[in-house]
Amino acid sequence: MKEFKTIAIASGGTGGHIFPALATAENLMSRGYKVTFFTDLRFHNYARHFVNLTSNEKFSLVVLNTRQSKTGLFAKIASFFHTIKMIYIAFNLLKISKAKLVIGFGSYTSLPVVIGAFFRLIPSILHEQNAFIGLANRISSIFAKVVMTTFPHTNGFYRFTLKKAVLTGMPVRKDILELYYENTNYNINYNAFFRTFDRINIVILGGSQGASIFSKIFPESLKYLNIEIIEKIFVYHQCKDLEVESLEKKYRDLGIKYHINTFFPDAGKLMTMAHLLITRSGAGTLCDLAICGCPSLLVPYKYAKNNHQYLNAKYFYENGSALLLEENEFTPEKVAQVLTGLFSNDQELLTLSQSVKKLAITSAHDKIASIVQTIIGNGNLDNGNDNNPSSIKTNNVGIG
Ligand SMILES: CC(=O)N[C@H]1[C@@H](OP(=O)(O)OP(=O)(O)OC[C@H]2O[C@@H](n3ccc(=O)[nH]c3=O)[C@H](O)[C@@H]2O)O[C@H](CO)[C@@H](O)[C@@H]1O
Repeated sequence: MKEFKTIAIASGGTGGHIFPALATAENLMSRGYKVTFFTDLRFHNYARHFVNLTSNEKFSLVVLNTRQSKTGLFAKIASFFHTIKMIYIAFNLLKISKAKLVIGFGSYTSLPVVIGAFFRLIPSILHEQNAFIGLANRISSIFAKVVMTTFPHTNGFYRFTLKKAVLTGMPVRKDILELYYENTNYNINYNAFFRTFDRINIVILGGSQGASIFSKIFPESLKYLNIEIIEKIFVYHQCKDLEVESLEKKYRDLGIKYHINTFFPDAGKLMTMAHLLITRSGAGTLCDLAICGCPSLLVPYKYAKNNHQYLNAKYFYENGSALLLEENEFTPEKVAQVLTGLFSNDQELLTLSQSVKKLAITSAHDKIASIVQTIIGNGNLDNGNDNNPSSIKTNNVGIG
């Protein structure tokens, strides 16, 4: 009987890590690999996304009891010893799973698995979602063979790990990738869609957790809009659990048609039919919207580590592919001004849509699979070889 090779995927339990890691797991399984998926207890928030996988015999789940380091000397010392313990546990579990390769997606859960793999002499590769490498991936990059990046310019690398960077793009979910090909095949008439506003679909997404700033400011901004625009607006608003009731009331009082959810499972469909998406600039959301050709107003989360959300958004903004407002500029008056401008202009949304589609990388799964195959098949990845996937170099990677 054919023995499938096992890949261990290690991902933190937040949406930003889980979604690309799961998409990669599904893709590698469709190519004949087995996957052992290491994550942490936070994965429970995304349990429904695991349902199809857990019944698949090629998939096994390992939940590590990893913890984020807290501030304070004693907490840091305790956290250091806890990480050592997690490395030891990962070291043993990697043996049981017979993993041939580890793919780390970042966070304090990915790090012990990558280090455990290093001691077990199992090669590892990383995927960095943001335009500034996260701390766990930064440290892991010392042990990894390749760091796959989402953005052509990723800041914060150690100088000596820079040569490991390879641009693959983001492994997005299958249902969103399928929309890309459907939209291309059906040749949707974007020209008419973005120029005739019988109905205006505005989608608001706050990343995997929702964002309070949108629930507070956006309804206020509607008060400044002209009635002709107001009557056409339909809002799809993702918000936090606790905000649902008050948000419903705000839209009802304003006479706005709305659909509110704490998580829209079909975000790709919403992005395809949105005239405008107002969103945080988490890497996952940005890559999804690029694939869907969705015009967007980006509001980076200002407390994101190393301001990575701003750097993510800046790449889109500087390519003329999105509008950008920082949190202090995101006022009701300013938002109303932006909306009025967009919906009175018959060209800008179309231009944004066409331009953002050019940033979409749809080949991430192929590139990742090719790197995996090269490492498992040939043992070692040689950066200088033209036939080697690592020759898909990032054209411009910054150093922190
Ligand atoms: C606050 C914070 O630090 N967030 C980080 C977290 O993002 P976070 O987990 O918030 O968000 P991302 O934007 O990366 O991913 C969210 C994913 O959920 C999907 N979605 C969202 C809402 C919804 O209703 N339905 C739905 O399907 C989006 O399409 C996307 O695929 O990890 C990302 C990747 O490391 C980082 O870039 C973000 O900065």
